[in-house]
Amino acid sequence: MTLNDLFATIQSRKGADPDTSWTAKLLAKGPAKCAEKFGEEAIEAIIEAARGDKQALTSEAADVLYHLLVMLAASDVTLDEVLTELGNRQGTSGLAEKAARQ
Ligand SMILES: N=c1c2ncn([C@@H]3O[C@H](COP(=O)(O)OP(=O)(O)OP(=O)(O)O)[C@@H](O)[C@H]3O)c2ncn1[C@@H]1O[C@H](COP(=O)(O)O)[C@@H](O)[C@H]1O
Repeated sequence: MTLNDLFATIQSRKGADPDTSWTAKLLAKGPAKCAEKFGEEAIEAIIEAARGDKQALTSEAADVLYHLLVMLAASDVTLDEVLTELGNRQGTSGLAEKAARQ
């Protein structure tokens, strides 16, 4: 399973029957609800990281990635666009980027 495969599945759930798909149900609630859900999952991952529970963090991280992709799909941003943005930063030190923004 790649993130691209998962994103394609999520995109395919747009407009699908909310009674048969959790993703379709979430997408039907709109971008703000998807963002809220992503935030909840991120906080759960933060808690597990802080507790040092690797197994729980692994599970929560999977939830975070899934809900990030749902939030992107709900907001009409593609995974490719995010990967392109990351690619543009390749070879650039985070410190240099921070200095350029100041
Ligand atoms: N990776 C996931 C995935 N991760 C988490 N979830 C769902 O996200 C939900 C979030 O968990 P919560 O405990 O917060 O859910 P909840 O408490 O019931 O929800 P709320 O009452 O808080 O709104 C759960 O119901 C999980 O089943 C996922 N649902 C789907 N996928 C992937 O998406 C694909 C398509 O799924 P469907 O659209 O459901 O067919 C699946 O094959 C999977 O690959």
